[in-house]
Amino acid sequence: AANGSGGLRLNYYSESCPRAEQIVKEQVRRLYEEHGNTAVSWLRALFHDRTVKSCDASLLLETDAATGLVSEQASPRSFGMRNFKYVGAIKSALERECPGTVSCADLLALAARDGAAMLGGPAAIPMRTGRRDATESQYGEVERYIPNHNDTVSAVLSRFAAMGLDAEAVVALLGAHSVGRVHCSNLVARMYPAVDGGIEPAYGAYLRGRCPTAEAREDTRDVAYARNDRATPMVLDNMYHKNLLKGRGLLLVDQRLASDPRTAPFVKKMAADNGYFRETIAAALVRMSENGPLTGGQGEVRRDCRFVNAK
Ligand code: HEM
Ligand SMILES: [Ca+2]
Ligand SMILES: [Ca+2]
Repeated sequence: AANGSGGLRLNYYSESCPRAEQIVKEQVRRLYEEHGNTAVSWLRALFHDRTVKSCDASLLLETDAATGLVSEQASPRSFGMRNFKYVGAIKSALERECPGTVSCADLLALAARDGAAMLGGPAAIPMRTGRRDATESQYGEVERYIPNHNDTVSAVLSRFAAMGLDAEAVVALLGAHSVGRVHCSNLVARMYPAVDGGIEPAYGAYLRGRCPTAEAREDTRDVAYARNDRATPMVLDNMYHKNLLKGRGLLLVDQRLASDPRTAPFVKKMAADNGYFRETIAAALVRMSENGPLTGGQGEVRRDCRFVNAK
């Protein structure tokens, strides 16, 4: 594989922690029942961790004045990310069963898999495990790795190509925008002074209702946001692709997928066939989740996903 997933395998913990995958699933389900959007967060967190250099849980490290580490969560690209505080609940359950055994990087892969299933997306995605955790943050590199919401399709495709993901996979993965929300600060440029001509007029009116002023603070305490998908906001389905065909793409990058000749055929095909969308996103999530893993003696298994282990 272009992204060298050597060292990962199915059920890596079958002997060292046989209940590991079951424990993650139980916790993801429990959290989903308490706060449905935790499942949404695991999907976005998977993207933001895996894309930034390696599938190594670098994203989960918190800023630490003692070591000078600055968290990737502090990057402008992480704007709007939420529910990190619940990672600890999953990790604690794993630590109680098998201390120091299951990496935070695998926790995130499994949580995203189970989150997708909770949201009615593909079920039982075969996630390989055996990743190790980073001991460094890539804070300074996040903007180089994660595309911006108004990037060109070319820029986006080349970012994903670096992980071995082609145009078809990208159109499937952005289908994750079939759940969750976008804050007005990422939208107002498409609505003011005039609504972008690519937006369906009725949808433009809805968006202006959600974001009534041209000014939107880049602050998540700013409660103004729009749902990615008004029809099935908590279901990971092909409504995203159907919406794109109707001019209801939320981010500029979303809408561009529907008109670029490299991506448009896949948008149409996924809009018409939810089964095809599910198969394609399942395979793409596996591939994305295996980007440049640390294995064997590399990195460590963090005991607390927020901090590098004490020496
Ligand atoms: C070109 C690539 C991408 C860009 C530019 C992008 C950008 C964004 C932006 C700007 C937001 C809204 C943040 C906010 O205002 O709160 C968002 C939300 C989200 N993104 Fe992406 N994204 C991309 C790809 C992906 C991928 C590959 C996934 C997962 C497979 C993903 C999953 C999500 C999810 C689930 C949300 C909703 C989060 C929530 O409601 O808490 N995105 N994305
Ligand atoms: Ca990473
Ligand atoms: Ca949906």
